[in-house]
Amino acid sequence: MTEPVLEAEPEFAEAVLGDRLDVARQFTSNLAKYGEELGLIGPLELPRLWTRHVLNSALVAPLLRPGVVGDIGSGAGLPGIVLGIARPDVQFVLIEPMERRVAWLNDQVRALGLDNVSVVRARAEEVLLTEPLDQVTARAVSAFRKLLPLTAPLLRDGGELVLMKGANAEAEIAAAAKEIRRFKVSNVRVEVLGEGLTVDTTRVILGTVRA
Ligand SMILES: C[S@@+](CC[C@H](N)C(=O)[O-])C[C@H]1O[C@@H](n2cnc3c(N)ncnc32)[C@H](O)[C@@H]1O
Repeated sequence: MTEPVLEAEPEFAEAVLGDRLDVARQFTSNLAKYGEELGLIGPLELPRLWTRHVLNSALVAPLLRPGVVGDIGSGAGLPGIVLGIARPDVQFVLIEPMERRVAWLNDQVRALGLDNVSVVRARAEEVLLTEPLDQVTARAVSAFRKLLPLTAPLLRDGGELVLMKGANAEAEIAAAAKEIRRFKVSNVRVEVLGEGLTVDTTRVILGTVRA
């Protein structure tokens, strides 16, 4: 097994994870140990799990507010498990359809003692939640235009999209004009996170959804 580097960007890691840093390192080690065999992560990702995946996911932690946050298509736990670690004051519902990934996520919730995280096996368009979400996150799931019908209906009136994107975020917004109107999303904007860090830069699409 290639050991992940867990020491990069110590100041940012400390600032965003604080006393939860060791839990995040434990999650990264678990992912390095089992992620490839479980088909969660490619072999090339192993050495850069910490910066490219775990700290990259942690970039959005400061954008979350106390309340209920849904993470759509959590896969290996990115960003859902990482955010659950970084923000114990927020409740998280991880929504993932694939059985093997759901089993992994539930194992990690138990192993890391994440009382604030629950996992639901479902496709986002079919999930039944007990309450509407305050915010919704997603990373590497689909283009904004396709992601809107999966995420916006799960939010309460005034709830917020926090969608992690790459360099094409602005173009994805332009391509989603029809869906933005249909789902009554206002104040759509991009926030660039991670500049100046070795953590991959992320563009986050933010927007408020009206019922
Ligand atoms: C490319 S992976 C990304 C996983 C993780 N978010 C990450 O950043 O590594 C996409 C994930 O979205 C899930 N997914 C695909 N369609 C979905 C849907 N309709 N609702 C919820 N999850 C979905 C897949 O099962 C998969 O785990």
